Amino acid sequence: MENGAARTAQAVIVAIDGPSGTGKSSTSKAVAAKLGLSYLDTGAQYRAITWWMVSNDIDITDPSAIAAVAGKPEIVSGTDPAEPTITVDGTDVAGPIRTQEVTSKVSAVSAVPEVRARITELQRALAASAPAGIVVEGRDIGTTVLPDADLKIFLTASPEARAARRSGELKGADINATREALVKRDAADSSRKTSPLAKADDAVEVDTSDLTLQQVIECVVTLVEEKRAAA
Ligand SMILES: Nc1ncnc2c1ncn2[C@@H]1O[C@H](COP(=O)(O)OP(=O)(O)O)[C@@H](O)[C@H]1O
Ligand SMILES: Nc1ccn([C@H]2C[C@H](O)[C@@H](COP(=O)(O)OP(=O)(O)O)O2)c(=O)n1
Repeated sequence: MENGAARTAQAVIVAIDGPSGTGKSSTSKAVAAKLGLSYLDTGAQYRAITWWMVSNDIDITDPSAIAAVAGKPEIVSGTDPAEPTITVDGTDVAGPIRTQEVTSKVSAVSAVPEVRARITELQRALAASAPAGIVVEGRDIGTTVLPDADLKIFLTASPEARAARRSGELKGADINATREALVKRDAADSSRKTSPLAKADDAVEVDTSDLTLQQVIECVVTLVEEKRAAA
């Protein structure tokens, strides 16, 4: 990968992929904060473009309608792990992108190749300009967005563990319904044609089902430090 002018010699690129509820966001944010790296939640970008499509009454069952307007919204991500931000055309959408409506529609919108091309370009630009390096989390970071990342992690966990974590966040949510929705979204994200959710051949797989968040963070920090020491 080409380093941007602002990069230091030790800039490190970490890709963290995996299905929903495996701990990508919590782990990535903590690892980035601990190591002084930038942080990018790529799921938030796909949620943001989905929010814009819904807000503008675009028919999300029609991929050509989505493709026709995919270049319109301006999506800006703030990459400080202590305070990640996301705006669409200058509006803070951190709250609205987490609604059930956006969650249920994001897989359809993010399967459209024109959407992926647009968002991938933003992701690569942010990674290239991060001064000390960046932790980027998503579904296709190690396989497609940053195939030359210094370290690739693929987080997994049982559907039961993931549903329990998610329904803990969504107060009062039924655990079986949460599990079903997760499994359905994973299937859609894994089976789409353009850069599906997948483990890169050279990614380190970490099953987080029986690990605490702290243990996962420590594991990833150690892997980054080992990479840096070997460089
Ligand atoms: N190893 C873990 N053990 C228990 N809870 C966890 C673990 N990792 C993450 N969590 C919790 O699970 C929820 C989902 O984690 P998150 O990082 O948002 O996952 P993802 O980004 O993969 O969807 C959060 O409430 C988080 O605190
Ligand atoms: N690199 C990425 C990241 C997310 N997506 C899509 C597919 C995911 O279901 C949605 C939402 O991702 P997000 O990471 O916010 O999902 P959860 O935190 O797991 O609920 O975005 C993607 O297609 N590619």
